[in-house]
Amino acid sequence: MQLLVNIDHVATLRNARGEGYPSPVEAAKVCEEAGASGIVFHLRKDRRHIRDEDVYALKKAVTGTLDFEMAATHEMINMCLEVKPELITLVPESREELTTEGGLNMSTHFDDFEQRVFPKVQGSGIEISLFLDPNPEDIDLAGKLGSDAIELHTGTYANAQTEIARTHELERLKEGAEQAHDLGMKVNAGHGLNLDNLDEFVSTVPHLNDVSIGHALISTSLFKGLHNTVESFLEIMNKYNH
Ligand SMILES: CC(=O)[C@@H](O)[C@H](O)COP(=O)(O)O
Ligand SMILES: NCC(=O)COP(=O)(O)O
Repeated sequence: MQLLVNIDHVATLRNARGEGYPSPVEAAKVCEEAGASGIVFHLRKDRRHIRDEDVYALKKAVTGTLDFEMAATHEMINMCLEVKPELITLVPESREELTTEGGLNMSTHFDDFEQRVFPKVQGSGIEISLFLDPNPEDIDLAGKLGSDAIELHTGTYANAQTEIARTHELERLKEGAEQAHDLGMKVNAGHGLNLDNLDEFVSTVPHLNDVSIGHALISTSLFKGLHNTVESFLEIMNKYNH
């Protein structure tokens, strides 16, 4: 299990004043120095945080896994083929949302992914992951497409307001991880994970590969420093890395 740090919100802070700081690339370097196995960014259609120039700079600077989160538009697919990150994660995206609100509905996307997206990306050396809720039907369709990985959406777990709801969602995530693993896909996970909910998640859900954490990690780093914060998240994850 590895930690990938999402640095979108370093760019959010930079863009708030239009100055050149803080730099997402500098943040990425600190995260990797502190032990993160790679970096995630989401290049949104509206470029609200990460911008095209960040993508090229991150590709040069990041030494571990670079995970390019994107909507599966023609523009993004062409850009990933040019940049060649290790991994792309396809996510649903709407302009109105504050953040990603759920996983892909695979019955809606299956034909387009099978006919347009996968043939373009497979064979390019880039792994494909699909951001999914732990729904058996969606995971099954990801397996049928031959996806390298899925990323389990942990936001419903992270936002659960009652213990019953949280336990229920953890059980679904656990079953989703088993199903994806049995279908031969890697199991990534992320969204809304923080220092309070990470331990329960990683100790319960099996087969975890990349765990991506952004908003809470960057927020915590305002108080603890980025290097120390990455170490705090890794301390939890490494208890379960044998
Ligand atoms: C896919 C996911 O859960 C998040 O990484 C999200 O896509 C990040 O985007 P924002 O940083 O804009 O919230
Ligand atoms: N893929 C999830 C991610 O990159 C980070 O999500 P969050 O921690 O910012 O919610």
